[in-house]
Amino acid sequence: MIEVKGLSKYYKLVEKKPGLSGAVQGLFARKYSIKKAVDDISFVIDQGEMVGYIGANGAGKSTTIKMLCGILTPSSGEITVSGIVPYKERKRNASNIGAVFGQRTQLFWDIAVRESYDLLKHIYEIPQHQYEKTMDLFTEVLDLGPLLGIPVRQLSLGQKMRCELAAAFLHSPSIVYLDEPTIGLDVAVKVKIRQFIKEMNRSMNTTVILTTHDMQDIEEICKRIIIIDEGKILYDGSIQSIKDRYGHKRIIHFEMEQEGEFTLPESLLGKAEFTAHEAGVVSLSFSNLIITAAEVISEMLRFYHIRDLTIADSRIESIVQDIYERGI
Ligand SMILES: Nc1ncnc2c1ncn2[C@@H]1O[C@H](COP(=O)(O)OP(=O)(O)OP(=O)(O)O)[C@@H](O)[C@H]1O
Repeated sequence: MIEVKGLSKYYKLVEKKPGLSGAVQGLFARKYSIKKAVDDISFVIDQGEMVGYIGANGAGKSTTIKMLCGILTPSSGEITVSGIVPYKERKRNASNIGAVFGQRTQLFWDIAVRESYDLLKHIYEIPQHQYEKTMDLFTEVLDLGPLLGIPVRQLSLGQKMRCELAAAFLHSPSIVYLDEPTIGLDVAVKVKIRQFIKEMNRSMNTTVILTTHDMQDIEEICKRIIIIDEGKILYDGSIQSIKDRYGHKRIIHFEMEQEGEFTLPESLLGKAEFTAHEAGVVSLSFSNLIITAAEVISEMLRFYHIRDLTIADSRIESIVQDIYERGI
């Protein structure tokens, strides 16, 4: 179980003035500003839950995960992971957790994958019979057989990520942190990786915390999401209830024949909202409980020349995008 209470992490930043005189001045009178990367957050995650921890770039996701792993010490607040305070007992915490951090590798670059796993077996003191059983399972589910004799540096991105995942789960940790585990991968590998994560959760009751910008990963793996924005929690609850709450929202992107200033047709005032205007594309959002997509389109066609349009549906992707942009 993970318990986080009133957790904050502030970074102290040195303010640099431009130019040489600014640099010299900075040597004598340093000015600091405080960045609240994580700002008073609280949540509890039970054993076996699979939670999507999501937010726009710079929202504070990695900072939270680093505190959960014990890499960073909080500025204030409390964390316990399986009863351990991570930053106080980093080593004991590490034996309980597994992690995949995007592009970074925990495998040894120049030696064959199998040998990396052997080393991890010794580091985590995994009993031989358990190691063999786990390796058999992983080799089958992640199709690792052809990769085991190859050094990591010779693997493609998708092959490397499959090997990384196996390494993260190898010592049967009770919690696994996954940061962008499917970034840049083709659909077939993504499917394999999602299946593997679900299988590990089902068979070992592993808690999974997933940070990703890929909403399909979230939809397929997690039942619960925590949305963080500027260090604060915007939403913590089930994906289904956020869909029920916001599922009636629609966004239509209109590609305008002519670029230029846009004013919302009077007939749409109070029914649709003008949310974005970029490079000749106007985006309107509305609730289909108030007005239908057909009515919005026909009103727009009365006043503007439209070249093309796309309707974003109410999948979690567009709901979350809307929440990132406009809050909850
Ligand atoms: N070591 C650091 N020193 C100063 N500021 C930092 C440091 N690490 C992160 N920050 C700042 O803290 C904020 C949160 O960063 P964090 O890396 O946690 O965001 P994130 O949600 O993981 O973003 P992304 O999706 O881009 O990975 C950002 O504004 C970032 O610039």
